[in-house]
Amino acid sequence: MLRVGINGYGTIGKRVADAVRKQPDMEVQGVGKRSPDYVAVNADERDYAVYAADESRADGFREIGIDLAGTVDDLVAESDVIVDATPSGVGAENRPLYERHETPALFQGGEDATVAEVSFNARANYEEAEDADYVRVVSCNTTGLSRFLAPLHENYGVEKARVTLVRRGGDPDQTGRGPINDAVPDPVSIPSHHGPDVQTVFPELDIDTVGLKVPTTMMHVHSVNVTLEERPDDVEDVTELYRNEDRVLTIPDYAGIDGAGTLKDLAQDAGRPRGDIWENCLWEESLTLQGQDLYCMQAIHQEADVVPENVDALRALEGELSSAESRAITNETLGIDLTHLHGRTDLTADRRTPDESLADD
Ligand SMILES: NC(=O)C1=CN([C@@H]2O[C@H](COP(=O)(O)OP(=O)(O)OC[C@H]3O[C@@H](n4cnc5c(N)ncnc54)[C@H](O)[C@@H]3O)[C@@H](O)[C@H]2O)C=CC1
Ligand SMILES: O=C(OP(=O)(O)O)[C@H](O)COP(=O)(O)O
Repeated sequence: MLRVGINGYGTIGKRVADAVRKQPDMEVQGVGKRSPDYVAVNADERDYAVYAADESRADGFREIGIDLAGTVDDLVAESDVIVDATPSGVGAENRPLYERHETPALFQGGEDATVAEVSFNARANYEEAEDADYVRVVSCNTTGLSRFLAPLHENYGVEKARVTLVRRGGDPDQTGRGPINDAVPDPVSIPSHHGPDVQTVFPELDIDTVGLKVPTTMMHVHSVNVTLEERPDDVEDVTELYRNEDRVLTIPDYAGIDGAGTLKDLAQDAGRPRGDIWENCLWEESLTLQGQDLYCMQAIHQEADVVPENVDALRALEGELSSAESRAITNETLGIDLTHLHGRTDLTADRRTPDESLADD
């Protein structure tokens, strides 16, 4: 059993802890927590061993009845590998601690790429992490773009990708973030950091990205335009390509899923923990071919999509299973399978024009 320590038990860390706990080949050694707050109580209630960020904070945990397992220093010493899910920039500060204990570590996408030897996406470059000690799981948007671009790149070649990212203002627990009544260029500079970040996974890929922030906490939405090197025969071929991707939920036209709200409702109805959507959500109706150009829209649940990627990155570091093997285990244990949406209809019927349907009747 791989003993996994999770340092930083916030939006990403708590989800990664729950996902690791579901794996047959891993266990959670414990979670590193800085503040003795409701999230710490939640970790304790879930029977995770809690380690305080440092000794000076220990009394605060004891005062709320949390029997600490030690400090983060102890957690790093007692774990085979650390998932660092601390806020952006703190991971880089923590790296010397992991090095001191010779404990390999995963970092998150808020860190600069230089924090690790490899920037990781399970679908695109799993094998590159096999000889690494330090791996960065790329950010939610970069994960979503990597999953989207990998099959296109392999099947048709990507001449140029252009993406507008409509970014959620903050996560649901980030009460102080906005905007609350605005649409804000974010970042103001063009290209946004996402394009260069995608290139840490696909070094040769030509991609430009721009971002703006809007008042929602639910999901990011990408408006994508890709100029392909080779034109697909039909847009149906592209739709089929994505229907066969394990972490892309293609949304059939009949389903009435018209935005992030209905996607969240779908996830909650499916009994997903915290209403999490681990897949890219790609609207089939938006897939459009014009000459060599493919257009589409996809939604990315920022709190969730990197979670299975962290699990796979842990296995990639171990170097014992292939990407396909690891993803299959992760998908099954987490329940990444909303394909029932497609079992309900003749998929080809979806895309017929009303005239064609009438002719059949
Ligand atoms: N929230 C999101 O939408 C996504 C975040 N990420 C990345 O994941 C990383 C973590 O982000 P979140 O989970 O959103 O942050 P968060 O703020 O929700 O959680 C961070 C946790 O680390 C703890 N912490 C703060 N300082 C610490 C320190 N010095 N030592 C140990 N723990 C400390 C905080 O108390 C909190 O529990 C960042 O790199 C972020 O860019 C990646 C994908 C999506
Ligand atoms: O990884 C994320 O976004 P990103 O892909 O835009 O960097 C997360 O949604 C965190 O975004 P934030 O930096 O606005 O908190």
